[in-house]
Amino acid sequence: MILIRFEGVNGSPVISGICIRKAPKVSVPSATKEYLKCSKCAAEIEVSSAQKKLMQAKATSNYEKKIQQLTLQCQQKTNECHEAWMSLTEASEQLEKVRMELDNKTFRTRSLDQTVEKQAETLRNIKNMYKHDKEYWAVAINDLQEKIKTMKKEHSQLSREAHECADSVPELSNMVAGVQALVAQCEDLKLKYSEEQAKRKELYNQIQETKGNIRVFCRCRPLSKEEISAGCATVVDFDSAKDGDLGIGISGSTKKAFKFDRVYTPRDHQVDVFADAAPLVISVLDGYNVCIFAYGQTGTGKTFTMEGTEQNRGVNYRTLEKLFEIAKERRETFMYDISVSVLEVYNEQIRDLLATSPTSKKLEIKQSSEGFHHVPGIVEAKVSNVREVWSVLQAGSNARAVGSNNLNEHSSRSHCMLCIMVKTKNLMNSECTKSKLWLVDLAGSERLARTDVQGERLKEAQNINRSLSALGDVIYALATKSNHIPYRNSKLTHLLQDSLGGDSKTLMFVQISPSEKDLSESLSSLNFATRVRGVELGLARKQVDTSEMQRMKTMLDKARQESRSKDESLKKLEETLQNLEGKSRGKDQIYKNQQEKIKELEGQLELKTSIHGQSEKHVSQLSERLKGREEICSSLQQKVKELEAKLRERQQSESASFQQKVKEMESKLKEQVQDFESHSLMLRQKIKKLEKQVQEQEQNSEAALLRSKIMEVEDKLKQQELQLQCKLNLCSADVMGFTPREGMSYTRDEELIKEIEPCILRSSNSINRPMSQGSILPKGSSLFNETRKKRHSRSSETENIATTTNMGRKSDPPRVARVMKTTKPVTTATTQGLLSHKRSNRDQVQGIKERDSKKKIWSR
Ligand SMILES: Nc1ncnc2c1ncn2[C@@H]1O[C@H](COP(=O)(O)OP(=O)(O)OP(=O)(O)O)[C@@H](O)[C@H]1O
Repeated sequence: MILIRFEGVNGSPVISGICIRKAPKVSVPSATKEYLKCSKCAAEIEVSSAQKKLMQAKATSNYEKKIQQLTLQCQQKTNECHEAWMSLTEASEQLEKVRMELDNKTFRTRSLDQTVEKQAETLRNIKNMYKHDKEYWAVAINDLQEKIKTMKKEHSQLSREAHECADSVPELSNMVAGVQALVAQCEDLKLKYSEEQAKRKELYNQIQETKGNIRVFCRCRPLSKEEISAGCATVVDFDSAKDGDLGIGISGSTKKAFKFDRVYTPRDHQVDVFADAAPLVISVLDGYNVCIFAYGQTGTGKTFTMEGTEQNRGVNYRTLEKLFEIAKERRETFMYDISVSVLEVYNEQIRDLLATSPTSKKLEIKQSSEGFHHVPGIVEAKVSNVREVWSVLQAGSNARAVGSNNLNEHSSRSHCMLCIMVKTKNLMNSECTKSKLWLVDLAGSERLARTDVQGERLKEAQNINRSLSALGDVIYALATKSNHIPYRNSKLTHLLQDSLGGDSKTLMFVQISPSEKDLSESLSSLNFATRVRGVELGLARKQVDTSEMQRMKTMLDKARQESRSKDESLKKLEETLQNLEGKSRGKDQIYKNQQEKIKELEGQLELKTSIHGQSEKHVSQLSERLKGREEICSSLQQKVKELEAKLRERQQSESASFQQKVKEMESKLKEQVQDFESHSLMLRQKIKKLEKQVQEQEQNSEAALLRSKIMEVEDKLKQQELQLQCKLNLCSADVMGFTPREGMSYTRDEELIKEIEPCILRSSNSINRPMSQGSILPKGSSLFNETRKKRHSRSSETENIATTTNMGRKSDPPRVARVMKTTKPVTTATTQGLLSHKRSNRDQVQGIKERDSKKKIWSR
């Protein structure tokens, strides 16, 4: 191939034609003598042409040997550089692998970190949810526990109430049944009792009635000491006193007989007197109005009989004592309410002896709506025992004494009236009665006969006479069964209206004196008493308290209503009990359900707790794994750092060693270059000399041959210089950049080619120059032409290889060595050219392999 370059031509040159001519044969000059200058002494030495040729051959061979040595050294250096570069490439590959692994591990670590982070986030969310659920369930469990507690309490309370109700129901029913039976029995007994009582009362009343509702007991006091001392005789005959017969000796042997219900001799005791009066007292407790009064002459013992003394209690005290005694006996069947009032009637005026403070208000007798007569405003002292009775009586007696200096005189001029009000309630049949017992100590009856008194005494006497007359009139009216009973003629009879006559029982003590000087008075009293005794009172009527009856009726109605309401409430209670039992059953069911719910919740809680534990374990495992991964990562990072440090150190060391080697090589090459330069200088000088000789001996063929050889040597030298320069550049480039780069290599190749091409051209020019410019070289020299042809062919081959290399090396790493190998001059022998050609082929194959392998590495 012929490479034609158009340098410095503008536009598009057109090749019109190339003329290639065969060089004319150069005629070999005849052997001539030549002079060589000694290098040491600069002496010119005459040498023959043969010797000179021999010397030139020897020098050429020496140069060739040196060139070969240098070529070998260069090759060795190139190999070393190649090996170093290969080791560097391997290190880079290892580093790349390590980096890749590191990247992979980093990527895995990051992915693991992300996974762990996600799992941790998920676990945190689960943990938060679990916490929230736990708190919610804890609150719910607490609420449920509180509810359960309250429900348990309610349940226990309801159970207790239910049990109580259930227990009480049979007891209550039993009690009700028992009470009903008892009530029936009681009713029966009551009926029987009331019947018996009625019979007893009837019989008692019959007995009383047989005795008379108004009875008169005659009591004669003993002769007083004064009368005994005065020698007064006794006119009273007590022979038949036991039979109620009393004889009064009027004169001589004439006696007037009186008949009374009882006659008491002076020897009879208070007890005996009261024993006969007691049945009437008992009648008060049975609900009858009773009036016991003492009538008689002053000083005959009325007060003694009614009040008595502390040693000999009278009827009043004994009556109350008896009343309390009987009330005590009857307390299981009767309830008594006893109150006492003490009045005094003086001059037709009522005086309250129990009043604590004197009052100017006049006490009047009123009749209530029920028909009872009472004195509004008087003190009704409630007494519950005998001691209180005595104190009350004593208070009355004391109050009575206040109005008079002489007690006896005063007592004889006023009526002392003790009213005992008895309220009775029959506990068996709830029958209530209200009765009164009047115990009256009348004023002295002798005043009736005395009309000679004046003034106050007269008034007293008139009042006493009026009241006693009124009493007689009332009794008379009762005896004659008059339609009108003049009770209101005196305060005495008006007060005694309820207890005197008619429906009441009356007992009259007629007190007489045994003394003959009081005979008339005694007869008067006895006559009065006889008239009283003659009164035939009607049947005594039980004083039933109608208001009490009404009250009892209302109470009965109330009791019935209460009974009905109680029955209703009992039914309601039963219904409530049933409802409570139902509620209790419902609450039991709710309690059971809630217990089941609690169990379920506890199970869920346990499950959640186990899940939480598992999740915590998982979290701990993951955290441990994370820690392990982090440790691995940190260790890997540490390793990476170490590797990087090692790599840096290695790179530094390698770069240092490379730099050192390069420096060494540079220095060696510089030395070699210097040597070469010196040699080349010498050779150039020699060449100049030879050229001179050649010019001188242009006709000499040997000289032409030598000239061609010199040219070849010159080319070799230039090529070697060029190679060395390229090596230096490459080494410096490799040292500067450890990682070969495509563009750089390409640029370097181009630069190399640019550097090589001028050399070639220069060499070719240098060769052609004599031809074109009419060189001094013989035009017909065949050897020179062959050599030039070979050189041209090789240079064009080199150029072609370089072009092909450039064409197919866009992605190849630099192949300086190969380029250098291809640019190696092959000028000497044909064998050498063949060897170099083979080697260049082998290098090409190796370069392709390396290029492929490096391409793989760099692509990866
Ligand atoms: N049965 C009797 N036994 C013993 N002494 C009697 C008896 N009756 C009366 N006496 C005595 O006679 C005296 C007068 O009695 P008493 O004062 O009771 O009479 P009186 O009728 O009440 O008089 P007056 O009308 O003035 O009150 C008293 O000292 C009393 O002790």
